[in-house]
Amino acid sequence: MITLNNLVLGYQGQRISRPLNGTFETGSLTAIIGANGTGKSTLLKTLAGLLPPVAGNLAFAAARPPRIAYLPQQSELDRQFPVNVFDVVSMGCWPATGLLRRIGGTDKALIHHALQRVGLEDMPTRPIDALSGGQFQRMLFARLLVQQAPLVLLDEPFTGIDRQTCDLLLEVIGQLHRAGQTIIVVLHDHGQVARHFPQTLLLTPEQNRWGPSADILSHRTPQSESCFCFQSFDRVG
Ligand SMILES: Nc1ncnc2c1ncn2[C@@H]1O[C@H](COP(=O)(O)OP(=O)(O)OP(=O)(O)O)[C@@H](O)[C@H]1O
Repeated sequence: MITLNNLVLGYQGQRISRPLNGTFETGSLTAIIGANGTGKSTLLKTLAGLLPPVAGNLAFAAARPPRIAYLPQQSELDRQFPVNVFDVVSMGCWPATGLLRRIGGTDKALIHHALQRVGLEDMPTRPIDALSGGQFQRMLFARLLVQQAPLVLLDEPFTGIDRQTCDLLLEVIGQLHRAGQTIIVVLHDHGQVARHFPQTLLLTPEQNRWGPSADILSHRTPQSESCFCFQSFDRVG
């Protein structure tokens, strides 16, 4: 789906990472882990096309970049916007319907099904500033279900979320994965990564490691670079 070619992350030309090389395969489910400040969110923003690379490039398997669903960290989302749950979830239809087109019956059924899937079927008209943190995140996941984007990027989606909601949203991620979507998630909980994410990319100031989660989490060296899409890196600068 996406290949990173000596991709260096940063802001205004200032590097914050070592060069990254490797491939997120189509249909893969990858966790990005690493200590605070190692560039996990910056990588996601770069993959989403919100930040240009400082050096190197991203190459997409298709001629054009795929439709992308990007969920930033909760703190970056504006909860004061005067819309309700249905409005937000229906935004997931925009790529298909266009911004100014009416939502049709099929779309309404899709939205209703997504709300049911995340347990919000009783509150489509609730204003978003009246949602708890967990309900807000469920709503955003309902929008992901409606959106059906081939590439899904989630930045710490479970921070501050209760266990029950977290388990439900992990199931939704599994559902998106089984539907063939490529999913990349920034996480801090290594137990969650081990249980639910087949692939892991670990960012550290010294080394980037990429491969099956069991190997990366146990600090074993991948035995074959080609099957893990992993390469070693030289220090920048
Ligand atoms: N807008 C910005 N301008 C300049 N530097 C930034 C900006 N945003 C982040 N940085 C810096 O880039 C580096 C990586 O930040 P990033 O948010 O990607 O880290 P992270 O791994 O996601 O951290 P955390 O786990 O704390 O969320 C940090 O040193 C940070 O201070």
